[in-house]
Amino acid sequence: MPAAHPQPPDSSPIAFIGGGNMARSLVGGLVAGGRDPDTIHVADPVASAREALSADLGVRVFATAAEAVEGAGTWVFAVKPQVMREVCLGLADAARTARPLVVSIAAGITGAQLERWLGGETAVVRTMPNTPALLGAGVTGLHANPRVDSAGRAAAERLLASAGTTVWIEDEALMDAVTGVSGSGPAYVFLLAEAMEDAALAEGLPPAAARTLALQTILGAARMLTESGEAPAELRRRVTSPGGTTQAAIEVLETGGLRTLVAQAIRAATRRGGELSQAHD
Ligand SMILES: NC(=O)C1=CN([C@@H]2O[C@H](COP(=O)(O)OP(=O)(O)OC[C@H]3O[C@@H](n4cnc5c(N)ncnc54)[C@H](O)[C@@H]3O)[C@@H](O)[C@H]2O)C=CC1
Ligand SMILES: O=C(O)[C@@H]1CCC=N1
Repeated sequence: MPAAHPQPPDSSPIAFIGGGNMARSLVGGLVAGGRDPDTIHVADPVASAREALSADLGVRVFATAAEAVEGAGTWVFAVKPQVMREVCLGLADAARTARPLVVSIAAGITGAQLERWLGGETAVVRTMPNTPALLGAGVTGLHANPRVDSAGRAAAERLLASAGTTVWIEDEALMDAVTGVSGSGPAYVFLLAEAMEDAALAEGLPPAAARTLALQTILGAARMLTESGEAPAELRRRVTSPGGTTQAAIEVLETGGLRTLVAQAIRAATRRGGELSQAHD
């Protein structure tokens, strides 16, 4: 069993490597939660991204990752899987000296890959957040490698909790499935919204009404799912009067194979996670 590294105190700066969409959501959550923006460093090579982060959130921005990680005890890797290897290799010397807590949000990339690229013996928490993090309504799966001590797990959990709910996943092999369910999941709901709106238009509803009816239905149903304490199947049963309109619709969805299609979609996303890991090793 590898030795756990003592993890940095919470007051130590956090460095984000990559200042794109997801990093902005996480940084926004930290600042909204009261973290001093001066203790948040963000590296991004794109000047406009740096300017927006600095102007909107007041964090310290840097053109290079090497500058951003200086003095930071937690390094959050928020770049695309395609560039992760190169970015990590560039920070390996600094990582060997600083022994940071590494948090990754990249799809597919494994803890072992990150540890190897960063020079070995690295405490890594691999996570998978999702875009509702922007509203503090996200959900994140987290997996810690054995080098992460309890303080490191707590620090990673606090970091992601600012974006919403957190769920620890003990078997890293399941992190690609987390990606398939919740990482990519918001897009499935957005597609459902598009389809419902299109169908409403096809039935002759005016555009503004079609959008409001589709979107507020999804919002109301999501609130019932999360606030009622009832199982999804029970909530569905209560809408479905025998021989009524809902039954007619559900029969079409079931006969058309909606459940199989959703399972196949999540399987495809899960498989793609593994492919990303292999393609960018
Ligand atoms: N978009 C999503 O719904 C989710 C994305 N993710 C993961 O988050 C990661 C980032 O995704 P997004 O924020 O959507 O992408 P994005 O493209 O918005 O952000 C990536 C940022 O990294 C910057 N970057 C590129 N090379 C860099 C370097 N050498 N050093 C520092 N920064 C560099 C880019 O300029 C860009 O601003 C990906 O690995 C993705 O798998 C995870 C969960 C959900
Ligand atoms: O599509 C992707 O690869 C990323 C990871 C999860 C959501 N977006």
